[in-house]
Amino acid sequence: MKVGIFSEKIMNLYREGSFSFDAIKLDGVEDERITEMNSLIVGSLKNDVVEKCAKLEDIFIPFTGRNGFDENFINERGINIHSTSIHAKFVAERALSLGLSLLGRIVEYDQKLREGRWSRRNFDDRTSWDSMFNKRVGIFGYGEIGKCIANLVAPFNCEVRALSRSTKENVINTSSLTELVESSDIIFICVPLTDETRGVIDKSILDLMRDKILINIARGSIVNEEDLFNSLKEKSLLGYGSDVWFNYPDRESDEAMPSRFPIQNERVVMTPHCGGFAIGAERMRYLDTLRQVEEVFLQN
Ligand SMILES: O=C(O)C(=O)CO
Repeated sequence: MKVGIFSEKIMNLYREGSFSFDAIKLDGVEDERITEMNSLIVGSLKNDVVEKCAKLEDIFIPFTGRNGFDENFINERGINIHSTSIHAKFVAERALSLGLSLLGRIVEYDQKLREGRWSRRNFDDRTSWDSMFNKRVGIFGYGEIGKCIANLVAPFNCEVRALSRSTKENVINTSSLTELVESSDIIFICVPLTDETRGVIDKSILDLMRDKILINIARGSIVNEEDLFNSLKEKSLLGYGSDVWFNYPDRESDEAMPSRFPIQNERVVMTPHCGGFAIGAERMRYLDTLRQVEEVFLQN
């Protein structure tokens, strides 16, 4: 089995380890040796590249999301896709911290203090913060991350609801997105981005979120950007916490987001898609991916 690795960091971990399979470092998808590979460790691939790789049997993604691939196209060719969720607890922690910071108005208070304004003097119902305790939590997509969020909010005595393809234990199961949203105070988006989920959080759903908080650690495009923009502008949605984006800057640049997303909105708390990058998490993901390659190699 020939394994192609694009990432220098993963290649270094491969060299440091004692794996049974042979791996080579590829210089990008243009590298002609890619056509000889049976396996690739890669985050995304266009169909024309997959087509070139006639010997490809397995793709290993060093994170969870599979939206960098056309899964139908890949499945039709009998190629297996593997991904890792070993970092789910970190992404869940990021989701919770976005929720806590919106409820607790951390960013707003911090900004006011930096402007020299001690706004605690004016505390009233409008300026005081809300607590996570006893909140009704809705988890849209109850995979590894969703489960971790449910565990993290347990000490807050939250009532947890989930919307998932199958019935889940220890949570209240809901049967539609409408039911989940209507019966929750804070909603966590944890579903993968697919044709089915793209834009599913649209005006009709956001309209049900009056005075509720929405957290997205899955993929930006699960939410309709324009509808979100309007919901925040009309102050319908109480807050949006996001680690994931509609557009991303060029890989190499630190430019601001190429998005009309309301960055200057006090009801928004955001981080630059780093949920899976807690200290040590990247190494964990890469090692788990190499372990998965080894497992497939030993099975063959
Ligand atoms: O694992 C993933 O797909 C992530 O986006 C982590 O944040």
